Amino acid sequence: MVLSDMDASVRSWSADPLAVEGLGYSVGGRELFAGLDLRVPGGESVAVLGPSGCGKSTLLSIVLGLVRPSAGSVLVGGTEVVGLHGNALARLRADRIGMVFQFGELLPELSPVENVVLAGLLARRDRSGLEDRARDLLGELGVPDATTSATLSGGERQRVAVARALINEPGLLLADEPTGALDAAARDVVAELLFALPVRYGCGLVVVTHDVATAQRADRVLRLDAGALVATGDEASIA
Ligand SMILES: Nc1ncnc2c1ncn2[C@@H]1O[C@H](COP(=O)(O)OP(=O)(O)OP(=O)(O)O)[C@@H](O)[C@H]1O
Repeated sequence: MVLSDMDASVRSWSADPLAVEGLGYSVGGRELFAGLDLRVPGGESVAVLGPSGCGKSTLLSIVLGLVRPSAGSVLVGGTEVVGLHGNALARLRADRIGMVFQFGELLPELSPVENVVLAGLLARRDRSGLEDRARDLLGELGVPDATTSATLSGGERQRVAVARALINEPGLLLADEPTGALDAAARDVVAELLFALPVRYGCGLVVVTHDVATAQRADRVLRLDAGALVATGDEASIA
């Protein structure tokens, strides 16, 4: 390896999972983001709170490269997402970002293992060892073996969704209302597991949610307010 290549690989390895700077975006004549900044180092979790319609999901869509902002920069693991298209964008998403949605969004006719393996295959991971890795992850996350995913409880489905998000060893995990469809007991189990991931796997985690109890498990709780993210210090101010 020549020295310049080595420098580049060290730089890319050491970059933060997420660095958003000066984000601007308006939709339907409404300014959702006005100079929004967000930096998430590896091993750290951030919760983004805010009322319905304030732009939480849109923020994640911009990080995923699905929505293009009018201003600002979005670096995922040191790579600029804004302006990335086609295969390059798909590859960055598959390799570096894991996503957990509100309802798990599994293919119900597939088993938990198959759902997780599929995410690895779509990212063109080496097939050998993929199934073992999926089984290991599901075991670590406490998901029971099942022939299809349709028989799993809501909490179990979300744990499969977490395993699927982790199979490609992403630097950045994004979760959109991951506990929104769960009852209180399942919510606590999933939230505890989710917020333990940055320490366990060294990734950065961004969770957007309405739920203050879930948000409070994060290392940092931010509120989306007037187009920017502001720190929320204590329980009284975020309730
Ligand atoms: N493609 C679009 N066209 C028009 N308006 C849009 C579009 N996408 C989002 N919006 C609007 O942008 C605003 C932010 O939506 P977003 O889904 O990001 O909010 P949210 O904070 O995630 O809300 P919730 O908590 O209810 O999911 C909403 O007012 C929504 O109607």
